[in-house]
Amino acid sequence: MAAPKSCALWSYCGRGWSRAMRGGQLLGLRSSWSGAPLNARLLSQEKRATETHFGFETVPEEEKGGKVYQVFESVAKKYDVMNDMMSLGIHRVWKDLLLWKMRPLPGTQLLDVAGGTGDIAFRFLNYVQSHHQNKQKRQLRAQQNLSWEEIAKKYQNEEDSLGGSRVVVCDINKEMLKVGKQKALAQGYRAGLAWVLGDAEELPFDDDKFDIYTIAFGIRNVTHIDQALQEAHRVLKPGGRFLCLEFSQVNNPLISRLYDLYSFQVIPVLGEVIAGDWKSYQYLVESIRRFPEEFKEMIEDAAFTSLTSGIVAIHSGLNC
Ligand SMILES: COc1cc(O)cc(C/C=C(\C)CC/C=C(\C)CC/C=C(\C)CC/C=C(\C)CC/C=C(\C)CC/C=C(\C)CC/C=C(\C)CC/C=C(\C)CC/C=C(\C)CCC=C(C)C)c1O
Ligand SMILES: C[S@@+](CC[C@H](N)C(=O)[O-])C[C@H]1O[C@@H](n2cnc3c(N)ncnc32)[C@H](O)[C@@H]1O
Repeated sequence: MAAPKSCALWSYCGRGWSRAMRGGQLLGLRSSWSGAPLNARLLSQEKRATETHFGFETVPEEEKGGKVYQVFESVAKKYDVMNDMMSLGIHRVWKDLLLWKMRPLPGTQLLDVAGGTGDIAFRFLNYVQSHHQNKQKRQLRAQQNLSWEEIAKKYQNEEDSLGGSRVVVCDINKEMLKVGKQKALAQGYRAGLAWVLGDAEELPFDDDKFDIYTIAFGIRNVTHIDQALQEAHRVLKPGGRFLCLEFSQVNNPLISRLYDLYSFQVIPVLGEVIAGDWKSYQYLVESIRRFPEEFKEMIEDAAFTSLTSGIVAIHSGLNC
């Protein structure tokens, strides 16, 4: 894997780039924060350094990936219906907003990591197709002397209908990808779309391949977020963009109470009733609570846009 490229906007990875963050060295320095004897502090920190969280549970780092895999393997078939039920369709608006913020140009090569059942990819294809068609219509109006055959040919070429844009959906979970592919077939998405099984922490792509990297509601589930950010940086072309849609913190105390009530009292019940899976939906709400503070810190140098009263946020960065 290539060494991280240096860039001011990616400097938040100054801590993230360093694998030492998870090892003893850097934590050794941090041990000066507590009053315990140095050796004991180093030992307990070494131990903590190999542990992580899975929702509210503390688990060895090497176990988190497997547990996350089981969650999405279990919910895959009911994933889309659950999202509509739990959010009353609001997740669709959040995903549309990600596309608005992205505003892909003709020919954009998008990598959607943790892309699951394809919601971001399908929105991308709709967006580039409708923009390309509008452009073609304008061109056709300008070249009114084209024959009907020439006009029909322009509309028939499917690859061309995207203006050279392309999206790769990459996800670690076979079952999520399977549901995504079935949806793509049923909804008629074929051209400009590829499905790749892969880990955000070790992407199966060459350096400098993509114009845009997206990750929607995915980063929270990744064990080594710093490693995933490093990989995003590696596969993005210079000048490429990183966009992350994820749950955030709710600061308003009243909304926060309602939010907690809904999250902990309603979501797992919906999970049990609709998907027959209380635990996976308990993990969802717990992982939201465990996530935001750390991530905000990790991307403190990147641009930050908050949406919907802080329930979700779009984090963006530029690769240079
Ligand atoms: C296993 O892992 C996962 C599984 C998945 O299926 C999905 C994900 C990743 C997530 C997504 C792709 C996004 C879609 C999923 C969600 C939004 C679910 C997560 C839910 C929360 C974080 C809770 C808060 C959700 C929202 C604010 C979204 C909007 C939802 C509503 C407005 C529904 C409210 C429902 C009612 C008013 C009717 C029924 C409610 C009751 C009987 C309970 C009592 C009602 C309340 C306590 C009021 C609820 C108030 C709020 C939620 C606060 C709203 C405040 C504002 C909108 C400002 C994955 O990782
Ligand atoms: C909540 S879903 C989000 C799916 C989709 N992006 C959306 O917005 O609906 C989270 C996805 O992250 C995937 N995932 C979890 N860990 C991953 C990893 N290390 N690498 C790639 N994908 C991962 C899961 O398999 C799952 O499909």
